Amino acid sequence: MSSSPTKPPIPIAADHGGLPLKLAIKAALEAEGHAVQDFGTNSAESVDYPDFAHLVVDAMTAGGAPFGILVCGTGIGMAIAANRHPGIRAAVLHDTTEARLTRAHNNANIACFGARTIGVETALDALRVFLATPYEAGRHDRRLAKLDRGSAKPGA
Ligand SMILES: O=C(CO)[C@H](O)[C@H](O)[C@H](O)COP(=O)(O)O
Repeated sequence: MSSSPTKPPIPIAADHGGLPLKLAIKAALEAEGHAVQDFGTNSAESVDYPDFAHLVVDAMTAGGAPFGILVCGTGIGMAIAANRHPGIRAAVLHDTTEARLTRAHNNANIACFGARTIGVETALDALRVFLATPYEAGRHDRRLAKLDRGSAKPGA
């Protein structure tokens, strides 16, 4: 993994449940040449994951970072919160296959991890694939265009 110094830093955040994995991810990314912008939390004190999901989305919007990273106990709460924002496609990753397919097919732009559900090495492998895999476009464009039609029902 390497990135140009001109690229915007990758915003990352966690709640208290995700803190250990967030610190491991941040250290690995920096060691591999990425700039990382850490939006907390940085203590074991209990906090609320939506606050941190919104910080990362806001940083992506303001700073133009194409990707963000969120970590909580399961990754699920972070993904739910981030996906409330238009244009955000946050995916909980458990392995490299999910990482590759959610980039290629969903053009996912936030990788979410559960510190209580995945090991550090597995998370890092998935993250490397996530950051390196391009979106395939083509037929997937049509499907992504339908994501924000909140009132549409399948078959309607
Ligand atoms: O958002 C979550 C669930 O989808 C995360 O797992 C949180 O980290 C978790 O809910 C925090 O739980 P805690 O008992 O307050 O530590």
